[in-house]
Amino acid sequence: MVMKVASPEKVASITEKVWQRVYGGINNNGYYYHHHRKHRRRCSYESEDEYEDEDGTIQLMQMGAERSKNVLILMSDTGGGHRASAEAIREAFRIEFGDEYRIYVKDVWKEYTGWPLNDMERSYKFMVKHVQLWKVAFHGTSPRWIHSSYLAAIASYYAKEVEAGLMEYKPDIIISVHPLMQHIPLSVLKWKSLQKKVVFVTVITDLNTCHPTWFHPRVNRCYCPSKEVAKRALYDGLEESQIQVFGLPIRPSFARAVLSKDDLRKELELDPDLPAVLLMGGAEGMGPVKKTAMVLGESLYDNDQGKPIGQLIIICGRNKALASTLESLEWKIPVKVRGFETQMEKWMGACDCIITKAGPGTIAEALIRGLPIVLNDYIPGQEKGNVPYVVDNGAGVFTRSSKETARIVSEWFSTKTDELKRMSENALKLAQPEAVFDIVKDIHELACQRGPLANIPYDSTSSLTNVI
Ligand SMILES: CCCCCCCC/C=C\CCCCCCCC(=O)OC[C@H](CO)OC(=O)CCCCCCCCCCCCCCC
Ligand SMILES: O=c1ccn([C@@H]2O[C@H](COP(=O)(O)OP(=O)(O)O[C@H]3O[C@H](CO)[C@H](O)[C@H](O)[C@H]3O)[C@@H](O)[C@H]2O)c(=O)[nH]1
Repeated sequence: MVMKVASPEKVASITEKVWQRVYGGINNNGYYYHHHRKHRRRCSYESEDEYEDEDGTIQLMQMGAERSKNVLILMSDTGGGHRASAEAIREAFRIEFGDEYRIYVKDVWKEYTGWPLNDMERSYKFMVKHVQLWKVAFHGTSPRWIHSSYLAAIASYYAKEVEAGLMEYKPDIIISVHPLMQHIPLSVLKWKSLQKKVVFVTVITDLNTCHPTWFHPRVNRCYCPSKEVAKRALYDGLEESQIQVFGLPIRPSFARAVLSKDDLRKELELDPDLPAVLLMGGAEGMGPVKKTAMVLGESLYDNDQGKPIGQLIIICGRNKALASTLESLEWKIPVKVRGFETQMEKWMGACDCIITKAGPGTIAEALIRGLPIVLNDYIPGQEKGNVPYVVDNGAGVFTRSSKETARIVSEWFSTKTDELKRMSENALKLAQPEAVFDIVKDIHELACQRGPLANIPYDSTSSLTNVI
């Protein structure tokens, strides 16, 4: 589409009018662009919305209809899984729809509100370190009347702050990838009479035993990563029409990775021939990583032959203390200790199996790479159900014993290579690399159904305090 060039004065006034139409006269970003259509999935309504003016009618209409839609993804760094899924969705939108959508990944609680919402990362870290405390908090807050009333109270206390946080991004679509980010934003949208205009969807990032706060009856869509989660959603009162099961959204680089294991090993400076095991504990490097590494360091060394039978890669995530402790140790086998890695698909692609706590993101990524999994820990509550998900589907085993873990991996690398291969095949059968694309395409459909330019009244004068 080529736009006719008018005189600068004319362009300014035209732009102003379009923005007036879209956003009640406010162009926050001074956004005005010349769109080159590379991605062909724009909503079919775009040529139906005519804007009359004495000159350049068609040009105006196209410019208005093709303005980027704003997508606000709500997440929190309570663990790494929510951010990883948010980034995956952002990337899939970019690949599928180019600049049709502008994506903001935000922790609105942290940026705009106060305690306890702005401190969830620290609270979560503290609670999962003291697992009994997390167990009580998780199960104690499961009944709907408990979490709903508490979240409703927080919603009214922080109404203005949340409103400001949401409205800053003028969202056409809000995507929550966090269990505690349904109730408060949906209350704010209701108070602002925006519920029919803004598409609100939840993308659940737990594979099985997720917390009921994920399920809110007023969402337009609830994307469940598995049938088990969909069943819970139905049980908790969502309609079938609200539920879609595509899988857990994983960064597109996992689905699209093309490098061979040999090339990856070269690039990552690993031994080209020795079987490799990846050891990790989520983005925070949680679980029995150090103990397991030390036992593996012994068991992957063949004392009779005086040589290693495998190599070990340890990804410590943000746990710097763990990384420096492991780096200071002496090893009999080739060991690579890494901190937070941004290209997990490469490390997984270079290995033959993985040892990890039962984090859903790590599990889903390992399945895509066909890595048999040793689960060596899980967080009570949301991660408990991930164990049967992996084990019952024949994609891995569960043991909390570091000795047992080391024995299993040593056997996989020596006498039980057939078992390793079978589990790898089962892992690939469970993998859902396309889930993230299915999710963004479905959200796009929902947005299209809302019709052309929702005319969302994001004006600076209306305020929640006038509405409540
Ligand atoms: C007193 C009843 C409170 C129930 C209200 C629940 C909503 C709480 C909202 C804000 C509290 C902030 C606390 C931060 C926890 C961060 C949790 C998180 O993000 O986890 C992510 C994880 C996943 O990554 O969240 C979940 O899987 C489910 C979230 C469960 C919510 C637990 C809330 C704990 C509240 C502690 C109060 C103690 C209650 C004692 C029992 C009667
Ligand atoms: O160096 C690293 C280490 C980890 N990761 C990534 O971080 C994510 C970790 O996510 P997990 O879901 O495996 O585990 P977390 O503990 O970090 O995730 C938290 O969020 C999850 C929601 O998705 C679950 O609720 C989980 O229980 C909770 O602890 C994965 O994508 C992993 O590839 C990196 O990118 N680089």
